[in-house]
Amino acid sequence: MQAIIFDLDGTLVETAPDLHLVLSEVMQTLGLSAPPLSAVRGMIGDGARALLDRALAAAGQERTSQEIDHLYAEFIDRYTSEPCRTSHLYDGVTTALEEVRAQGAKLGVCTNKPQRPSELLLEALNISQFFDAVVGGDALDIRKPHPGHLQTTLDRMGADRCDAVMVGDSQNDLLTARALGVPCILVSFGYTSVPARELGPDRVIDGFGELCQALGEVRSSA
Ligand SMILES: O=C(O)COP(=O)(O)O
Ligand SMILES: [Mg+2]
Repeated sequence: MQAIIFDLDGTLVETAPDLHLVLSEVMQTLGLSAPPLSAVRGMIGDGARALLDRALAAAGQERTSQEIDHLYAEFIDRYTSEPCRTSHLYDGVTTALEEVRAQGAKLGVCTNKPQRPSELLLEALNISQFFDAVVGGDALDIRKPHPGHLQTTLDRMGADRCDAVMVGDSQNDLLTARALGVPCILVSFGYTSVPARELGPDRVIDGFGELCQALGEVRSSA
C-alpha cells in the first residue's frame, strides 16, 4: 500500500500571507516593519522561529536569544489563535487527496510548522480527515531536513519507507526524503529560493491535477 507524505506550507496550503500578517504584528511591537511578502515567501520552510530570526536579520536587528524567545512565544500565540485568516488550499488539493485515498494510500503530513497550528489549519480547511498522522516541527527534538522527522511520520502512519513518496516544495523536503531513500515530488509553486526544477527531485508538478500521474511514474521507475 502506498504511503504519501505531504509538506504543508507552500505545498498543500498557501500560508505565506497569514504568516506575513502575524510577523508584521509581532515586529510592530518592536516598532519595526516586516520584510515584504515576496521576501517572507523565501524565509518560510524551517519553522516559525527561523522565520522570525530571518525577518529580524533582514531588518538589521540583533536580539538576544531571550528576546527572540519572547517574540517567538508571541508569534505562536497570535498565529495559533487565528491560523486561517486568508490561508487556502492550492487548486485541486481536496480532489487529489480524495483520489489517492480512494486508491488505498495512507496519507501523512510532515511539516516544520508547529503542531497545534498545523492541526488547526488542516481542520479549518476541512482536510484533516484524510491524514493518518500529522507531525509538526515542534513535536520532536529534530525536524526536516533530519530524516527522523519523516521516519516518525511514517511510523505513526503505520507505513513503510519502501512504499513511501514525499510531496513537498523545498530543498528541506527533498533532502529529508533522499536521506531515507524515499522518492520525492516537488510542486513548482511553493516557498523555495531555488526553483523546484533546479533542485532535481524525481518529478515536479505544476498543479495537483498532475499528482496521480506523477505518483504512477515515480512508482514505476522505483
Ligand atoms: O512553517 C514553516 O517554516 C514551514 O513549514 P513546512 O515544512 O510545512 O513547509
Ligand atoms: Mg514547505
